[in-house]
Amino acid sequence: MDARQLKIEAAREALTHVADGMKLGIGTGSTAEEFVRLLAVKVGEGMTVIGVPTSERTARLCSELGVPLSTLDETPRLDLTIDGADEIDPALTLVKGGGGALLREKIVAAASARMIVIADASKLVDTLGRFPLPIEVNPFGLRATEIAINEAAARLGLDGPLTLRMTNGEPFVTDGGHFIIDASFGRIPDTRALSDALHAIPGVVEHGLFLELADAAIVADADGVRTVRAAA
Ligand SMILES: O=C(CO)[C@H](O)[C@H](O)COP(=O)(O)O
Repeated sequence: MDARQLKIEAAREALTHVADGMKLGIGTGSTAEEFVRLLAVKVGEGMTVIGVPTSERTARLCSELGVPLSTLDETPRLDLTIDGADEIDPALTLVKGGGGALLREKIVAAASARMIVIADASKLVDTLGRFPLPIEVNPFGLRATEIAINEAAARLGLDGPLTLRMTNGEPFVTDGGHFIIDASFGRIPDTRALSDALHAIPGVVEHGLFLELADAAIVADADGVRTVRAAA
């Protein structure tokens, strides 16, 4: 099974958790897009759902495929969010933001009664940090914010290059008008401490550590699809 097929299988299993009438948060990225394609088929067959997209990119795909959309202002409480992830640890703490949508993804997940993550098994790790941690920052005072991030990380014994995410020779700009710094800290043993430290920096808008938001992860590999719940 190729990588795309694994994403489709995880998305197909996630669809079994979607009931008629649900208000759904809809994630961003290649795996979430497979979910949108399968959801659109169900909608075409008569399923009634309303989706709140986590990015302009997802909103465009939903619109093209006929998935009815709302905004979080119109629909502030959601039943379920389905989204991808860049890394998933045994506690279901996530690294997200590889697609640059982490702020809206976190707001939508926090507004949802449940969050299910869909991924291929390569996203499972024992300790987060192999994937650089995306940190969404205000463009104002970028250098000062970088220094503050380095200092906060050093206090936690973390070190590693910070890279401003670029696209076509320009800084990548998120849907919220912010920049992304990808922080290659390596292993992050204390995700709560890093989360708190980053939140204390004024120029940091949000970061890609998702703590206590995911209820389950649906993970696909060559042997099939399994549902992972947080280790006690
Ligand atoms: O966090 C995300 C976007 O901000 C994505 O969910 C994450 O990057 C996973 O993407 P993919 O399914 O393409 O591997």
